This record gives sequence, C-alpha cells and structure tokens, in this order.
Amino acid sequence: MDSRTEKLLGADNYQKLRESRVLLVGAGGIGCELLKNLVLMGFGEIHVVDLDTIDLSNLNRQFLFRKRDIKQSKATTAIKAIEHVSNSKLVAHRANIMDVELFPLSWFHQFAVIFNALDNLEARRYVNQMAQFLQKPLLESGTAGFDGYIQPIIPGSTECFDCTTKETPKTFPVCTIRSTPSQPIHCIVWAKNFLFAQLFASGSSTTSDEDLGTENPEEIKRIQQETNELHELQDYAKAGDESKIVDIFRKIFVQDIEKLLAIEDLWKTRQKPSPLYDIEIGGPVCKDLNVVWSIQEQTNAFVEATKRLMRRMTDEKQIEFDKDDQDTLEFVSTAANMRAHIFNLPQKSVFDIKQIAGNIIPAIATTNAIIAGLSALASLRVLSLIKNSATAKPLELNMAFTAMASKISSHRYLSNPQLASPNPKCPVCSIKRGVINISNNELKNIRLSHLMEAVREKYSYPGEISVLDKSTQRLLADFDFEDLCGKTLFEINIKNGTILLVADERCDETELRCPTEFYIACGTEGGLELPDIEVPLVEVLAPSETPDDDHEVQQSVTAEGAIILDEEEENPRKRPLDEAPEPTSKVAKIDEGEVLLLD
Ligand SMILES: Nc1ncnc2c1ncn2[C@@H]1O[C@H](COP(=O)(O)OP(=O)(O)OP(=O)(O)O)[C@@H](O)[C@H]1O
Ligand SMILES: [Zn+2]
Repeated sequence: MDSRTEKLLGADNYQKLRESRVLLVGAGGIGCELLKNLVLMGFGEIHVVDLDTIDLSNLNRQFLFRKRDIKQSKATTAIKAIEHVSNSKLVAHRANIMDVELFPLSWFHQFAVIFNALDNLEARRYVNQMAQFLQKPLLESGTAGFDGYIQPIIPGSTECFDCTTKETPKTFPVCTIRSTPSQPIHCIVWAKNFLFAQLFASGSSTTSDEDLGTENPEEIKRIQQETNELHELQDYAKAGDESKIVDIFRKIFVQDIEKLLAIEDLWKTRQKPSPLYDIEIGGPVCKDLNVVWSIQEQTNAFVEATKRLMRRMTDEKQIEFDKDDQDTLEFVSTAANMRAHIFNLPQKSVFDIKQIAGNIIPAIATTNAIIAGLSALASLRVLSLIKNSATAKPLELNMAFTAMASKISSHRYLSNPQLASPNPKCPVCSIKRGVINISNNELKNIRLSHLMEAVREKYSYPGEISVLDKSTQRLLADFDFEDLCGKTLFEINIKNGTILLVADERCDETELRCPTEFYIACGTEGGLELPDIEVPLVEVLAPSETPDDDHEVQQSVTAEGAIILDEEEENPRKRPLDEAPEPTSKVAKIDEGEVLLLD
C-alpha cells in the first residue's frame, strides 16, 4: 500500500509524508476511522490523545474496539488494534488534551497537522486556539447522525472554528420544568437536571434570585420551598438510609404534586396532575429496557435504583449523571416516567430516555467513515502533498458537508464550498497572539503591574488596558480595578499554561491597539521574555457594521457536531455574525452541551 501512495504523491511528497508527525485528538467514532486512514496512508508518526475508556455502546461503530476492551483506554486500545498493519510510529496518550501540564503549547509544536475528532465544543475551541497560537493547520470534523462536516483551518488565512456562530443548546423555562411540564422531555430534564442533581450530584443551578419564567408569587414561593426541601432529602441520600426511600417517593410524587394542585391559577387552562396515590412501594423489576414499563414497574425500579445510588453515595459522596451508568440512567428514567404519568404525558422506554438524556443523536458508522476519509484526504492538500491537485492558496481549500447537513444541494450527497477568510469580528482569530516565557522563580518576583508596564512599553499599549485570565475568565486588572496589580504573578495564580488577554480600553477612539493573547510558558531558567510580535492599531468597527461578505456565517455546529445551515440551494447561508444570538444573562446553565433553563 505504501508504494501505491508513493505513486500517487510522487517520491518527494511521499518522503515528506513519511517524515510528518501528526496529532489525532479523539479516538471515538471519527477517531478510529481516521487513525486507520492515517496509518494506511503512511504518516511517519501519529500521536493519539483520548481521555476516555471504551464503553459497550461504542462497539457498534468504533471498529478498533472489542468487548474484551471495555473499560480500557481508547487511545491505547486503538493503537494496539492497528499496530499490526502499521508502518508508522504510534504513540497513545490517555489524557485530556486541555491538560496544560501534559500538553503545554510547546508540545503541539512538533506536529505538522492536527486532526480534531472530538465530541464537544470546549475541547474543539481549545485545540482551535492552540492551532492559532502556533499557526498550525487543523482539520476540524464532526458528525451527528447523517450529518457531518470537515473544515480545514489554516490560521491567519482561513476561517477558524470560532469564526462562525455555533448553535446553542435547546432551552426550557424553569417554570415549565418545575411546575407545568407539557412534553415528556420536560419530565426528563426535571428528573436529570433537577431531581437527580439535587439528590446525588452537586445540585441544580436554580437559585433563589434567578428569573423563573413566572410572575405568579405562589408558584415562585413553591419552587423555592421545593428546592430547600430537596436539600434535606439529599442528607438521607448521603447517609445511605434506605428506609427513607418511601419518604422521598411520597414527597416527590405525592406531596409536591398536591402543593402544585393548590395553586389553582396554574390549572385554569391545563389538565390537572394526579399525585401517585395507591402505589405499592417496592416489588419485582422489569428487565426489558426497550419497552415502556407499567407505573408499578417504574416505582419498583425507581426504588431499586435509588437504593443502589444511596449505597454508592457513602463512598462516592457525589454522583454525576452519565447515560452509560445504569443506576443513574434508571433513576432518571423511572422518575421522569412517573412524573409524565402524573401529568398525563406519554412515557418512554429506558432506551429512549438514554438517547434523550444523553443528548444522543444515533451515530452512523458510515457518516463517520465518510468524514474521516475526507479529513484524511484534505490533510494531503493542506500539507501540499498531492501532486495533481496541489493548492497554491489556503482559500482554494474546501470544507465538506454531507448533504443532509448542509442542505446546500438536494442533488448531491456531498457539498464542498470553498473556505472563507478569517472573520474580522471573530473573538479568536481577530486578535494577536504570542508566548511569554518566564521562569518559575520570576513568577514569584514579578508583580502584575510590572508585567503590564512591560507589555505597554513593548507593544505601545496605552495606560488604559485590561488584563483577563482567559483560562478562568477572571479579570485581573482594568482602569478601575487595580487591587491585584501589587501582587506577584504567583500570588494571583498565573502559571504555566495560563492565557492572558490584554485589551486597549480607551473610549471614543477611532483606532485601538489590537487585543493580544499571551500564553504563559514557565521554565526553570531565564527571566521575563516577551514575544517579538507586531501589535497594530485597528479601526474600531461600529457595532452595526457588517464585515464584508467573505466573513459571514456559513454554518453552525452544535456541541455534538450537527450542522445547521439554511435551506438555500447551491448557496451557503450568509448571515452576519452580528445576528448571532447573544447569550442572555438569565440563562441558567445546567450542563455543558445539554439542556439550559431560561426564562
Ligand atoms: N478534552 C478531551 N481530550 C481528549 N479526548 C477527548 C476530549 N473530549 C472528548 N474526547 C474524546 O473524543 C472522542 C469523541 O468520539 P465520539 O464522538 O465518537 O464520542 P464517544 O464518547 O466515543 O461516543 P458517544 O458519545 O456516542 O457515546 C471520545 O472518545 C472522547 O473521549
Ligand atoms: Zn476565527
């Protein structure tokens, strides 16, 4: 197979391929396919990073894994499975790609190209940022069911992952979830993000001063009281006192519903809920996860799942919901179904609830294979290794979508619009970047004010600057906050891997010094070394000003990778970034990538 690649690429390019070291982030659905492709193409050295272990539900599509591999590291197992056909050096890392101690910025430097095969926005954004720091080509990809995309990102020349808005997760009003559910999904969100979170996890983010989406004072009082009472039930859960399960059941499915019924205004236009009276607590459990259980079976399984979770609480102290953790899944499924029954809504099987609560769109092996194939092929163009279709300019490269996703054309399965140049309003690629080298010793000597002065002087920033720790979103200094300026960098927790954003905060100027992100790289030697970069003055764009057509939004990607495009045939959507919905301060974030409650 090597000789075939050599024929296609030519001897010189093939040699370059053999000498290239590449990074694959994620060894899941796309990652397994991509690893196979990269090995068969003959890249010289391939590093695979994945933080997770193999789960039974991965086996239907992550073809490098077998049943015997369950609970083993994905990165290590994937490499073991492919080693026997590999002519490449393969290196596995079972770790989080965002771990700055294991993978500082300088570590990324060794790779010719980075392949993202991830499943969440946070990690995608992080790798995108690293690629921007190092000006490394990144091949971003994602799938959701039949939908899929690949996006080559050439920092400085093409759009980055953050140049386009990404779809925000679905939202529900708090009052709908807590008082008046009208769809099964409302009961599932209640069971997972409220009930389970209050009893076993770190608690829901619903606070007393949050806007609850209702003006009814009685309802607001009841919601707050219910939250407080559930805190008490958490003490039972923590103590592992199984005799209290009956009390928990009666409180949630009888007394709380009676309190809701007492707020008569709620039921003027809605069907009243019916508390779960006359149910025996405890009994045989149904094992078939694909059918909807009777209400008695739901109760029995709820009691059993609660017992199992209570036993675990004594050791684990806190349990997070995980769709692959049968105890947490059965608790949430049965609680959601009992609530659905109370509110006269359809119930669902545990299997169906797993899909919804885990926010899963079934993964399709073929979509993963197509996307991984395109990503691998695109890397040859990105690295200019293809003899016959060499790319002179980065903007000649293409993105690719499956047609289901893009709806760009109903006649073709794959669409491949050309890449756009960076969006001047993109928070990631519209700014400058550099690395500040500093020794661990100096961190303890240098004060924030000293660092700010050095930055002002070297890059001609004015007096009015702000400094933000991007890693924690902490404001360290600005024109009316100087409390930390006298502290050393060590004291304000600036360390290896911290990213500082410095911005020109002058008002009423037509031009401002461009914001700069500084990556803090700590070593054992040297003093403070600022990077030699040019930080230009940039024109202040009026908020309503729209960037030119090239810089408009073409697609948005959900946390899972699904792409939302508009319906226009043969013409990718052009939507100014300004139209992107601003995050609202009333949003209560419950869980990354999942369901939000807002008013
Ligand atoms: N920060 C991260 N560092 C390293 N690997 C990551 C990180 N975030 C996600 N991943 C890995 O990316 C892979 C994405 O693969 P995929 O989308 O197929 O998800 P999955 O977890 O394998 O499947 P599913 O979510 O459908 O059960 C996973 O193996 C996941 O562990
Ligand atoms: Zn960008």
